[in-house]
Amino acid sequence: MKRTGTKATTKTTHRSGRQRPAPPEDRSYKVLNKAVGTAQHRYDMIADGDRVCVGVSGGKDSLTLFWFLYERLSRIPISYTLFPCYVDPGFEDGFGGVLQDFFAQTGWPPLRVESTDCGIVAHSDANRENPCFLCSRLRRKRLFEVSAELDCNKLALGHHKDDIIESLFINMCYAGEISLMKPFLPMFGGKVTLVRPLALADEKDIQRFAGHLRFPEFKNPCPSAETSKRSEIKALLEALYRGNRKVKGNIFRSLSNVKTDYLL
Ligand SMILES: Nc1ncnc2c1ncn2[C@@H]1O[C@H](COP(=O)(O)OP(=O)(O)OP(=O)(O)O)[C@@H](O)[C@H]1O
Repeated sequence: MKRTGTKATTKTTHRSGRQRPAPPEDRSYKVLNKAVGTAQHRYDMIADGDRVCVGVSGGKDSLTLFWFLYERLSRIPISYTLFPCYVDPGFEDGFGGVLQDFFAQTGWPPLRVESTDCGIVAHSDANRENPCFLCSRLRRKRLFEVSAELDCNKLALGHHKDDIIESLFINMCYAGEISLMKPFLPMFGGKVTLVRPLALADEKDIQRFAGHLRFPEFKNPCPSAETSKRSEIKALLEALYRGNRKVKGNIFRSLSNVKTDYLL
C-alpha cells in the first residue's frame, strides 16, 4: 500500500461518535461536495432509512465516494446505513486484507471482502468475450447478491462524469448501441436501485481530492488493467478535450438533450 499526496487530515467527531476526517481545505472538496449534493437533489438518490451497499474497489473513485457518503451523514437531515463491499477478483497478491485494515484505521464501517474468481474466469481460455466485460458483469452480479443478502435497497458505485461519457463511446464503438451508465437505475422490479452519487463529478477533482486526503494506492493485480478498451477511449477523449475545453461539457449536456427525430 502506497500513500500519495502531501497533506495529512485532522479529525472531527462524527454524529455516530466516531472520528471522521475533516474536509480538506482544498477547492476539490467544495467542487465535489456540490456535485454530490446536486446529484442527490436531482435524482433523489439516497433517502432516509436506506441501506446502501457501496462497491469499493480500493481505487480513488470508490474511496472518495465512500468518504462523501460517510461524511455527509454527520450534517444532512436524513440517515442511512452504509455497507462497504470489496469483490476480490481472485488474483494472487490481492489487497483485500490491507483495504479492510485501512477502513478499520479510518474509523469507517467494516469492509466486507467477497472472495471470488471473477478475474481468473474472465481471463481463462473458456471465456471468448472481452475479459473486462465478463469480469465486470460477474463482479456486478456478486455485488447485487451481497446487496440482497444484506437487505440493501441501494447499491452505490463510484462512477463519475468521465466514466459516463466513456461508457457512451464504448457502447457505440464495441456494442453498436447508444446507451450509457445512468446515475439512478432501479433494477429487479425496484428491489434495489443502482446509484452513482459521483455522476456529476469530474475525475480530475476526484484525483485531486484523493491526493489531498492521502488515500492509499493499491496496485491492480489484473493483467488487463492497463490495456482495457476504456483506456483507448479515454486517450481519444482526452485528445478531444485538449483541443477545445468546451467539448466535455457539451458531450455531457448532449446526453440529456437527445433529438430522437434526428436518429435513424
Ligand atoms: N472489485 C470491486 N469490488 C467492489 N466494487 C467495485 C470493484 N471494482 C469496481 N467496483 C465499483 O465499480 C466502480 C467502477 O469501477 P471501475 O473498475 O470502473 O473503477 P474505477 O473507475 O477505476 O474506480 P475506482 O477508482 O473506484 O477503482 C468503482 O468505483 C466501484 O464502486
